[in-house]
Amino acid sequence: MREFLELNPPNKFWDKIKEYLVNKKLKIENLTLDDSLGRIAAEDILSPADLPPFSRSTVDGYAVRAADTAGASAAMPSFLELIGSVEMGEKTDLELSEGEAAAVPTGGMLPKGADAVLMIENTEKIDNQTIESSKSLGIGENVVKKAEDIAQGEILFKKRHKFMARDIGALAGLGITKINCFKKAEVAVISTGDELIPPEVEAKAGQIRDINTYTIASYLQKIGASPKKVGIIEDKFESLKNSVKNELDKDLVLISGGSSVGIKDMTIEILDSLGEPGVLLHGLSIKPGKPTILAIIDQSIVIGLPGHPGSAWTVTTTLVSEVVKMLTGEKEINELGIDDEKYIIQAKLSRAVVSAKGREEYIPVKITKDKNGELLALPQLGKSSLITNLVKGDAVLKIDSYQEGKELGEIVELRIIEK
Ligand SMILES: Nc1nc2c(c(=O)[nH]1)N[C@H]1C(S)=C(S)[C@@H](COP(=O)(O)OP(=O)(O)OC[C@H]3O[C@@H](n4cnc5c(N)ncnc54)[C@H](O)[C@@H]3O)O[C@H]1N2
Ligand code: MOO
Repeated sequence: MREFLELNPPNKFWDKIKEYLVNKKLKIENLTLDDSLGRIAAEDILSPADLPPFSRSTVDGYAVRAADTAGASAAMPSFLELIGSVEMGEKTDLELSEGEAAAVPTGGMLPKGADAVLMIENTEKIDNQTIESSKSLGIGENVVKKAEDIAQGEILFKKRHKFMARDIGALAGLGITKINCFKKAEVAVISTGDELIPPEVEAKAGQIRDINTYTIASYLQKIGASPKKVGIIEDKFESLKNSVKNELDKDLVLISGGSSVGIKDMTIEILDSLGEPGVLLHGLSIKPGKPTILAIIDQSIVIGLPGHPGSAWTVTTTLVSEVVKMLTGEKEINELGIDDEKYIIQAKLSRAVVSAKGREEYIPVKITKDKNGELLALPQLGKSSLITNLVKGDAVLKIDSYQEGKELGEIVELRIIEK
């Protein structure tokens, strides 16, 4: 009988995969604004212009020289001479001298000499040439200065930035309509197991519908990869071997199931038979996710995920996600395996949790509020074969391998399950 798998610390996984990823060249494509949401900048993006390109009013009112309103109040207003109006969307040639004002709409260009804008509510129009101000303004009040948003040549986005909805607006505002982004990583998802059937098929006794293809491919899509659902491959050496071989042109191949030590678990043999160096690691000290496999076949990465849906999910969201982020350009190689999660929630544990020392454990938790409005974390304890534990969870509690658990009422740090 083959020896039972080793429990390697996740660092070993990172050390092994980095050796290969160091030579990986990422492809770049030029995208339109409409296609850039969620994509990763392949270079620094500098502002091609000043934004705004001219100083503008942020209110409807009168452009003034702040000094001319000094000391003004409702009881002691200051008088200003109206010399004209600024038209929206047009250049103004007006120029203010001491004691002068010009009507300006919200967003209108400030005339030369003006350094503040009086809101219409703080003024009284005496006649067509005169207004009074009941407010004393500071320099810059109600004004957005030329280049205050961003100046020409300043870095707007750094290489590896992931474009959010607000970023697309910033690009549009600067007239940047084509962007060099990294190509999406192509990832093949293979499910193995003779018990598996596609979701649309009526299950006979002993059969189970394929969950992992769907959770994994959907998650990959969410984190910016381009997944290919290969489907269910029968537990036969040649079938599985051919399926993996067909996908070796992808950046990454994921195989769910067949990673443990059962009689049919021949994934290891298949991966070793496909090319060099073959399997680099089998077994990780994480829970769930123990029987994970890492293989490199010529230039391709293959990761074998444990079949239990909770286990496949945990390995996908903790390790595979990082590899995908590297292949999609979001992360640099030296950032792999380093915990840099920014969005951490703190909540009080609703019950004690016991964890085996020596294995890093990931537990889904539901987040609610207690009667005082404080966040409460309800661990969804149970077997990694249950998909609804994940469905009920909002976040994940990670228990480090040196810890034996967490106490009831302890304030714990949680990561959002899906962002
Ligand atoms: N003697 C031992 N048995 C097992 C061990 C062990 O250490 N010694 N480890 C257990 C752990 S932990 C895990 S995790 C599983 C991993 O097994 P495999 O990766 O070989 O996966 P399978 O045996 O193919 O499947 C396990 C389980 O998951 C179901 N499954 C598989 N694929 C899917 C899918 N796409 N959708 C839904 N469900 C799926 C499958 O029906 C099995 O029930 O091994 C333990 N055994
Ligand atoms: O490691 Mo298994 O992946 O505990 O369920």
